[in-house]
Amino acid sequence: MSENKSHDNIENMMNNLHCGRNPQNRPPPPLSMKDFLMKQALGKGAYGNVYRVQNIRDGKDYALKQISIHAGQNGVPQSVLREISTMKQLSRKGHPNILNLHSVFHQTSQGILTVNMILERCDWDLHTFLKGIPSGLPDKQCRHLTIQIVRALDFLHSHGIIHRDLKPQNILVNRDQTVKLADFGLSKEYSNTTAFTTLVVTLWYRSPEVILQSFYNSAIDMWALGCIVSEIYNRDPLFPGQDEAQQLTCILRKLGLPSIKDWPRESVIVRSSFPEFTPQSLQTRCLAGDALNFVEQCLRFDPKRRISARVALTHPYLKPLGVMQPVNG
Ligand SMILES: Nc1ncnc2c1ncn2[C@@H]1O[C@H](COP(=O)(O)OP(=O)(O)OP(=O)(O)O)[C@@H](O)[C@H]1O
Ligand SMILES: [Mg+2]
Repeated sequence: MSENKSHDNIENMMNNLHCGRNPQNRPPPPLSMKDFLMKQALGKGAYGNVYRVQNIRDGKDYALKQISIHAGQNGVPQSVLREISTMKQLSRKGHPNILNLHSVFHQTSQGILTVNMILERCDWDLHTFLKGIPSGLPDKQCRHLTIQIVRALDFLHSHGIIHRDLKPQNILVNRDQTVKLADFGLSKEYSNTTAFTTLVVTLWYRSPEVILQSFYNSAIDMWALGCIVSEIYNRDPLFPGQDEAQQLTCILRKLGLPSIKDWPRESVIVRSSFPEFTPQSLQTRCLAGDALNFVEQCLRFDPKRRISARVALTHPYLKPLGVMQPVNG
């Protein structure tokens, strides 16, 4: 499939998509930037600038993700099309832990096509949230964050979607402690037998099978989850590699060199190029007990032996919690 589509195609696909239900059963008038008051910037990513906006029609706050595509780029990047179509699909089904896309519209000016995604607004991303708290989070709160991420992943995986870019910056958190999974720019539909070899997932959260360019499936999101849960407890990234080669060494130094049978057969790097690293315990002052066991099950080198989101929901670490108090900030 070609990596880009023409501006004309994308115009048909997304212009004034309304994902929410319309009570009168007739389409609301088209939205444009005139309907929004721009407030402060919320974040910046590889593709999009995200702003807090107020919709003049309903008076409510939203997040606006703006993606600008220059005429010279020869069409709309695949990641943008993917993000819109995945979010459209997910918003129709609706899940409490997946960011809702309210509408999409675009404008063209001086050869630049700007795609505007109107999203549910959240208070922080997990990276900013963790940086902003003075000391470690209580175990109950860590579990409450984790269970919501797992529910979102289970929902995605059961609909045949892999997120592929799970990282703290793409997990949004609200004051009432609800979690919303965001940024579906790299998400991809899959069938169990499909193999993808493109490089995906931000380096620190990238699974060994992706680094080794082997076949991969939804288990790559569970690897990223293991790294993230460890980071929630320790407030430091678990595998902070500087480049791809170092990333794998960083993983092997901590987890040890896996057995021959766990090393992917299709790997571009042979197992014998690494020394016999001895595994180190992942236990720390903050990460122990059920939480440690949970992280270990997410970080199994062989994706077939890694815990799935469905099974993770039954792990003792994620047994239901009582009512949570809102966080200050
Ligand atoms: N709905 C939202 N509410 C609050 N903040 C948000 C929202 N959406 C995004 N952000 C902030 O903006 C940042 C960038 O958003 P997003 O990840 O969607 O952009 P991106 O360009 O796809 O990023 P990436 O660099 O991961 O590809 C997020 O990390 C977060 O801090
Ligand atoms: Mg992002």
